[in-house]
Amino acid sequence: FENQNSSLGNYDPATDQIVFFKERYAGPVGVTTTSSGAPVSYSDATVSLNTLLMDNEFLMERLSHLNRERIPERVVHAKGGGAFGYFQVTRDITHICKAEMFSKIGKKTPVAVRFSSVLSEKGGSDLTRDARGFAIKFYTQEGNFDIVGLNTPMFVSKDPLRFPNFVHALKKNPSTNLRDLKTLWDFLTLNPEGLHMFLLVFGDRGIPANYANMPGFSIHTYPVENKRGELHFLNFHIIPDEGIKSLTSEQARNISDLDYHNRILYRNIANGKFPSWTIYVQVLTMDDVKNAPYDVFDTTKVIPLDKHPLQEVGKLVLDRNPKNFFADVEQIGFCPGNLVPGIYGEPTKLFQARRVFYRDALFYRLGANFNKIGVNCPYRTETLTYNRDGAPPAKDNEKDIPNYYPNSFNGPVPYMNLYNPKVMDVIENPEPNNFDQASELYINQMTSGERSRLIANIVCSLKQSIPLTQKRAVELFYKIHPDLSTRVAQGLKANETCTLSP
Ligand code: HEM
Repeated sequence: FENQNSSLGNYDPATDQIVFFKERYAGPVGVTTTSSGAPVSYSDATVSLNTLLMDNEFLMERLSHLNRERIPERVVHAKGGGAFGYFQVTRDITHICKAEMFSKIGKKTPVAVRFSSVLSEKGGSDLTRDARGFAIKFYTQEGNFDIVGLNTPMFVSKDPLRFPNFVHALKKNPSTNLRDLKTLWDFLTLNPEGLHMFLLVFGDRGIPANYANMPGFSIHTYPVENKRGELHFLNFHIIPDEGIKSLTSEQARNISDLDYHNRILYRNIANGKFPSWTIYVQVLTMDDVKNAPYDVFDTTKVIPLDKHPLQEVGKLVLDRNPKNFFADVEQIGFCPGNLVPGIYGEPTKLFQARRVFYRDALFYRLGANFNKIGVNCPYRTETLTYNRDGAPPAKDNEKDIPNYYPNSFNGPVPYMNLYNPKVMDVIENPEPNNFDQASELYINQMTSGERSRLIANIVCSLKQSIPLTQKRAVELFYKIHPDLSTRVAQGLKANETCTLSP
């Protein structure tokens, strides 16, 4: 928005993008063409009875293309926004991880970030009470590395089979097409390991003030390797430099803008107010993993910060808006399986399922060549695959390079890797309903004000459930803390009306 200081100085870049566009050019940007490049001449052929519509290439193409504008929205995280920027290393961790993006203090790696709510449909509100996605694509010189995380440090389950049930229970009721709090509370009370995460969702974390005030967490703990082949484990925390801030349910209800978060993100970046985060890691050794009295890979839990304090690695800055939302944000495809040399996948069933099913989702949503779409291209490295053909864009389709392996004709060869992943012997916690961390969160990490808001939000939502699940919820809350249980039970009995957040 070079014209900020022009006569349009007081306009808002988010609302007036098109006016700014006009200011940049003295006249039309060029002659309209068909998509095959032929110039289009002005003609009233569309209204004249004396001209065959079929002869009007431009009109026929426009109408047919309009019919094909939509692609499937993401099955979850459909509503979101994104921006571009960079990650810059501020602390040396080469003794822990050899990945090229960490190779030197000061090194910058371009990134794309997409923020999203989990349950809203594509046209839904930014302000729903929900967890938020915080997905980062690092375009490293050794390929793309994706952290596909959330704004809560834990997930609802560690069992991949729970995921489709979670999505069905929390998204719209298939009969009424309405959000159904009866199914939400049924799911949550039948899968109590998810209550830890939902204390945050019903607490202040459930409606961020804006994306710049929202933290991100990898949740998964990645095995990483240094140049000597030694393994460590990293859990990523992405903490906003402007602090974590939230909206209360009441504040959110008073905002009518469905695109509130996305508008602020776009406006701030356009005005040069770039959101930034500090990226930290919790570092564990193999001994830490083996000797921990808990399962460090349990995604419904957090790794205690007092045992494994945060260590800074770098800054994340978003300084560029997408030029075209569909091209740059709707088409971006994240996959936890996008890993780079030195960073490996978490050895859990949940991570393995995510590796497979995000790629599957991208094949479905964007087609076989989704990694050749501009925003997904690992453009800082040469890609030499043995894949060929398929739904466009095939780009140069790997030109004339041999298309099978092994071959005797100088086709690409794998590189030698020191890391030899073995199946890890991880002790899984046989007791899934472990409420210790939820209790710790409720008692020690929430202020009394936040506890009161949490209870009010739970009561308001749980009131719309059935007595069976209300009873189950009150009993489970007792295991987290008697105070939580008693106050929720009192709230359910009281005859006060309340309005849910959007
Ligand atoms: C078995 C467990 C899970 C499955 C099968 C699953 C599946 C999916 C699918 C199919 C999508 C849509 C992908 C697309 O169309 O591009 C998605 C999006 C997403 N998921 Fe998951 N998910 C799981 C667990 C998780 C966990 C544990 C996290 C956080 C650590 C997470 C964070 C996200 C985020 C941030 C997005 C949005 C990505 C974007 O902005 O495009 N999911 N998930």
